[in-house]
Amino acid sequence: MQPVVSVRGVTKVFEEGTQQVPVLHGIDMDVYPGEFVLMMGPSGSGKTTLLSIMGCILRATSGSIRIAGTEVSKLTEKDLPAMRLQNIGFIFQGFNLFPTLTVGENVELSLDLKGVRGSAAKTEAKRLLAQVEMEHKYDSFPADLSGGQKQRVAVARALAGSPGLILADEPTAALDSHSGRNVMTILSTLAHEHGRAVVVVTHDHRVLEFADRIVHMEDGRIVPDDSKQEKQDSKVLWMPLIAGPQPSVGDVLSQGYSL
Ligand SMILES: Nc1ncnc2c1ncn2[C@@H]1O[C@H](COP(=O)(O)OP(=O)(O)OP(=O)(O)O)[C@@H](O)[C@H]1O
Repeated sequence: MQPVVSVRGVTKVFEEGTQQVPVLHGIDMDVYPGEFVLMMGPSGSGKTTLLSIMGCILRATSGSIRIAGTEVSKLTEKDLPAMRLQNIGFIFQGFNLFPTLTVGENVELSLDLKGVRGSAAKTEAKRLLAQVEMEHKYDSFPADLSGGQKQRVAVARALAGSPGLILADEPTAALDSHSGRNVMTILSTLAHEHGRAVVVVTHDHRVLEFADRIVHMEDGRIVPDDSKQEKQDSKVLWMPLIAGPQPSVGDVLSQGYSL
């Protein structure tokens, strides 16, 4: 199977006046259709920079990025917006909805950018909003929605045009625990039931369980992932709290728990 996004030897150096600031040091990463990947790591480790490069918002200094088989580094500036529109949906921490447009119009605007207009756009916007259980808010304005509802609209908008790659930067940071889980459930469904490749940058340890894979970054490099162990450890920690007879070691291992 071909990855939706394939990153090889990617570096990024920012220029700050006469200073050169190296931020990414040779990143290799593939994300496949149907995969839900969390990108974690300390502040300043380069997560947003890498996400922006995968999303064709920023150019890498060197290395290769292929999206749906096309080498992005060889595209001209003029070709990048079309690459983004056809292949990538973005979700941001601050929702980025237009406050003067209704929920329906926010989604229709994204569809318009992808060439879907008029009654077809209205029908499709309703379908996308139904996917996140927000069709009943079609005529509402963003100011009348809760944070979780706004983020669900942002997810619907990111789905306009059926992009194969969904990128989200801290999508649960502004949400309470319940709304955050709701949004993560929607994003994991998009990966697991609709075959999208979903990459989420997060500091939110409440959402670890949703990940198929955790990419851990430190100082501009991908480092071995000990969060998987963290996930396993959290299962072991709550196991003795389960009422009833204790399971055998075989039962425990067959359920994927570590000892
Ligand atoms: N445009 C820029 N010019 C110069 N340096 C930058 C620029 N953008 C980011 N950086 C630097 O690159 C490093 C990585 O930033 P980045 O935002 O990718 O990290 P992050 O892991 O996403 O952090 P956080 O979790 O705080 O969002 C930081 O040291 C940041 O200051």
